[in-house]
Amino acid sequence: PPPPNCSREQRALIQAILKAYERHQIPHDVAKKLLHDQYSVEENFLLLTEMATNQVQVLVEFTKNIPGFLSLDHEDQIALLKGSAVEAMFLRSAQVFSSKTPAGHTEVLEDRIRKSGISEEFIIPMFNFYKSIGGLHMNPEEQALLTAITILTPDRPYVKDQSKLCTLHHPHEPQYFARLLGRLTELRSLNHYHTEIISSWRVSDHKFTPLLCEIWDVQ
Ligand SMILES: O=C(NC1CCCCC1)[C@H]([C@@H]1CCCCO1)n1c(-c2ccc(Cl)cc2)nc2cc(F)c(Cl)cc21
Repeated sequence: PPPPNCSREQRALIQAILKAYERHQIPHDVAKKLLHDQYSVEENFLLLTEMATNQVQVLVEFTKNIPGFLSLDHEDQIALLKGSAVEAMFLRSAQVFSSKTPAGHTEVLEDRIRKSGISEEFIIPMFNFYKSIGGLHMNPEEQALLTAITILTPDRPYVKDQSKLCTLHHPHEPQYFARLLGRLTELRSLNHYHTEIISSWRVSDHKFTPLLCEIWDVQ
């Protein structure tokens, strides 16, 4: 339930963003696949590019349902999506990683991802981020909100008002919303690594879908 001191339009905004987010969830099958089988680095790279391609399409649908987004200048809409797609992918990966899997599965998942072909130097910052996102124990509204903030410029006035939502779910932590936004700084650093992570993947041939070439600035 949205906090009492939320205005009617803020409540509607939270519900709209949550509904959009839940309608466009990526199925957790990537975690199941990874837990089920040990893949080669080639298969892992293919899995990543397939999942990332799917996620970009899902992200576009989610973004179109964020109230007000479609009334933005079209160039801006593209720029916002292009600028946030990599971060949204890492954020989604962090949320999948920290979603409740049976005990012990997280270790298996972490181990499989560590050996998936990613260069060693990127494993630490990536898992630091995954664990810091997990430590926030975000509920679906907060996950949807953080994804929407990642896509939209975070300093829009109405997004700040949404901090009331976090106050309700984390009453003992007045700084919770600031912590949430702090994760965006960590997310931007992963964005910086992304091109290197992809190009240094231990596969002989890095193949991408046309959509990823567009979004990831590769090939
Ligand atoms: O497919 C992945 N993520 C998708 C992307 C779209 C949204 C849903 C999640 C990747 C692949 C899976 C095969 C092995 C290598 O990691 N992945 C990454 C990751 C993402 C960016 C780069 Cl550049 C490297 C690795 N972190 C993950 C954490 C996880 F818990 C799980 Cl299940 C998968 C994760």
